[in-house]
Amino acid sequence: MSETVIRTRALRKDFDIRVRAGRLRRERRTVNAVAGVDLTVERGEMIGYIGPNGAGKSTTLKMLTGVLTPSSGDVRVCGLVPVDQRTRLSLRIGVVFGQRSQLWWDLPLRDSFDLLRHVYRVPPGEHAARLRRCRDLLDLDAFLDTPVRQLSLGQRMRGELTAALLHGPEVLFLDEPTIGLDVVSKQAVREFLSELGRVGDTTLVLTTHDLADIQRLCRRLVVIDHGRVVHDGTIEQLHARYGSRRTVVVDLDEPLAEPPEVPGAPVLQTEADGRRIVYSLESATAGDLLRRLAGLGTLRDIAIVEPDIEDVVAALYRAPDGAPVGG
Ligand SMILES: Nc1ncnc2c1ncn2[C@@H]1O[C@H](COP(=O)(O)OP(=O)(O)OP(=O)(O)O)[C@@H](O)[C@H]1O
Repeated sequence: MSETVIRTRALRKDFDIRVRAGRLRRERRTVNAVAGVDLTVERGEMIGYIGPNGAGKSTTLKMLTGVLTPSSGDVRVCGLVPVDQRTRLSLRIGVVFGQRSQLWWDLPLRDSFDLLRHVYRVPPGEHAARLRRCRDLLDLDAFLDTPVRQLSLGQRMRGELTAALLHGPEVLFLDEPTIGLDVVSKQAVREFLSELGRVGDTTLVLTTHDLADIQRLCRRLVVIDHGRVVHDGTIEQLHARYGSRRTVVVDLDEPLAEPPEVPGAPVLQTEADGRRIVYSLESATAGDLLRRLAGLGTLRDIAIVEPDIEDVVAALYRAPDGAPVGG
């Protein structure tokens, strides 16, 4: 049976700021950073929370974790009101915010983990088992005895993830966990999180600008723009909603006078001096296209290309508030 672990209703955060209005004058202005977000997340879900710069992602996460008080609306995480019950909540959630560290800068990583065991009062057996798992999956052993300030960004991030998980949180909030990481660390972090997803008892809220993270890890994608949710559903639903099409790239040995017409699959472009034709699969299937092209003596190769999530999301960010884009 599903169980709701995060629930927000009409959640808002407004910031009053002062902006220059002329050489000496300053004006007060209100920024609606989060402008009425309704979000329900069930236990074990892994959601990607994405949006362009300044969309309100970090502000939402800060309200969910009790760092910021909402201007209005309701928020509950694990049944608790984050700001009012922040200490109790901290035992049940794990947080990795790129800019902020929970490790002790001058201590070896191993000592930070040990201190966290005391902070969270984790029984030694449980702590050891979780640490063992993180050491194996995140390859920590080579730098466990290195002071945190000497770690590379990728090593530190693997340490931060471990630190966030040692008390066995029910919900993990990750703000840009792979930003700036080298390929190996990025892969280690993604594999680790996807393993966490397979086990299925940790709920994950992930904000990132790297859509490959989302594609690897999250079935559900919540897109926020100007403080409002503009999409909440699977990646496939996003493609369907915005009319993303698969394309078929056809390579020929010799160019044809005219690209063959295929009903339901318009030609998007021809390339390589007419030796490559790119079709868009609208109402036609890949099978229809193959049958139509099979008799061509000059056919060399065919590749089906899935729609690119980057393209849809870029179009979504460019669209005026919540307006449909494309197809
Ligand atoms: N403490 C603050 N005081 C005033 N304005 C703020 C404050 N924090 C955030 N904002 C504003 O609120 C809006 C949302 O910011 P937020 O950091 O939540 O966006 P974001 O989606 O996390 O962006 P990014 O992808 O750049 O991290 C922005 O316009 C930002 O300038």
